[in-house]
Amino acid sequence: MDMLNIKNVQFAYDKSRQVLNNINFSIKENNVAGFLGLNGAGKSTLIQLIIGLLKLSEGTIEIASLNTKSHHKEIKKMIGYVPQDLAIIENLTAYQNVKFFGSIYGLKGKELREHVDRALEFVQLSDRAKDKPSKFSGGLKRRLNIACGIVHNPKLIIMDEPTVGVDPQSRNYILESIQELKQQGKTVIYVSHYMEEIEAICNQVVIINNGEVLYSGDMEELKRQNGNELLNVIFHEPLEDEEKRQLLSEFKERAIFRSDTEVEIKVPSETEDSFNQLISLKTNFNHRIKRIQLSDVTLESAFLELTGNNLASDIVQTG
Ligand SMILES: Nc1ncnc2c1ncn2[C@@H]1O[C@H](COP(=O)(O)OP(=O)(O)OP(=O)(O)O)[C@@H](O)[C@H]1O
Repeated sequence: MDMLNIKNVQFAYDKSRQVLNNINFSIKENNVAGFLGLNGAGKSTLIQLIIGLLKLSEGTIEIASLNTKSHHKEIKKMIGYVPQDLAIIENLTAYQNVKFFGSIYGLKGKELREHVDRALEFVQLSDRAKDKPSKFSGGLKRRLNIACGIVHNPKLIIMDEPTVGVDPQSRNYILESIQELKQQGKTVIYVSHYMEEIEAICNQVVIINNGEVLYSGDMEELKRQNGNELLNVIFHEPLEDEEKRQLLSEFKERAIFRSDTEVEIKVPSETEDSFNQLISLKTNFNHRIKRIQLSDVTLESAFLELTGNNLASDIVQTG
């Protein structure tokens, strides 16, 4: 069953500019789907339409086959949203924070207490239940934020950049908890700028660029269709200019010199054979080569190929 189904969605904040154009894709139940896109691509707008914070004017959004317009109340209980900006109240204890969010979803009495205990246990904060978040590190606050978002045991959980500014231990913990949510049968939408995180935990990817979906589907398929393998060639000594020219004329723009002694060569998957590239290099530069490494196709190279943009530089530019 599709947990999320989006058909012909268009959206504009004002008449001057369309922010989302004809969005169509679906996410199957019990998948972990990564949303990728540069700043301003339209990810947050799409998420706000899914969770009902923005009003949908054109197209349809269905959650577990229920239309978001006609089944607003049922759908609200099905979705857990973990926002990028922390949605916790500093002068309440961790327990009171999670309880507050549980009560918003209509939980009461014993059921509410059980849900709060379970959510705090899930993020491994049971022993800090009585502490106020003002005493917490950035990573612990993020974990509390997750407990608040999942306290009502939703089927679809949307997490917006949950690992920004957290220590490596909490980051690993958050990534592992997403795998655990999958094991519990949940569907997770994970928005992140960190490609390696998406690559590690997601099986589906949705790439949004300038308000359009460039790709939606299986991650491995995306890498097969658009990824590049990389040959990293390290030379004993710096190459002469003539040798560099020879390499560049052979591999054209697919060769990038990382230094005088190192060149990176893109080998498009499926279209060319990396083995032939190796033979050619060995023939022409054999005595000069110290080492050749072949790295796997990465999500990053597939994203770059598809969008022409590097997501890593997007993070640097925006701090
Ligand atoms: N409330 C708003 N009013 C008008 N325009 C907006 C509003 N919110 C976002 N936009 C514009 O809509 C476009 C999409 O923004 P959105 O925040 O959805 O992108 P994003 O992919 O989530 O980016 P980021 O990764 O920076 O969060 C941008 O051009 C942005 O300036």
